[in-house]
Amino acid sequence: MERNHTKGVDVPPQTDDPTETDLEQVRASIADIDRQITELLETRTKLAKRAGELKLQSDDHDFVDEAQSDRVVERAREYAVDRDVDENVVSAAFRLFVHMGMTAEWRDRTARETTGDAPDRL
Ligand SMILES: C=C(O[C@@H]1C=C(C(=O)O)C=C[C@H]1O)C(=O)O
Repeated sequence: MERNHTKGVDVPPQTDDPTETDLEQVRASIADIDRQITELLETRTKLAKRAGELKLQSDDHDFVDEAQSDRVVERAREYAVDRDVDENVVSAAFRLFVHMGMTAEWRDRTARETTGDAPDRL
């Protein structure tokens, strides 16, 4: 399979007449990308929890930072503008990712307040 050096992933060769095998190959590549995205989201979630912990230590007790949330979404939109992907879809997805980060921070904090346990570290 051809290596796409720009994105660091295997991209199956394009064909005008895809056979079932080609389709399975393409779907396997999509599945691999989906797994990688999920793993990155796991790492992102751990970092959001860590950010929540650091904000608490610095006496910023609000786990929601609207200005930072907006910066993250706008930054993602700019990444998308430079790539062959729909910037509106990317920014909508990042709104969800930021929401996931805030929810993780909130859950982590609530769990700590309830049990007194230290949160998971990255
Ligand atoms: C992670 C943070 O906390 C929240 C989650 C964010 C995110 O997941 O990117 C961004 C801003 C905050 O609402 C942060 O303040 O950096």
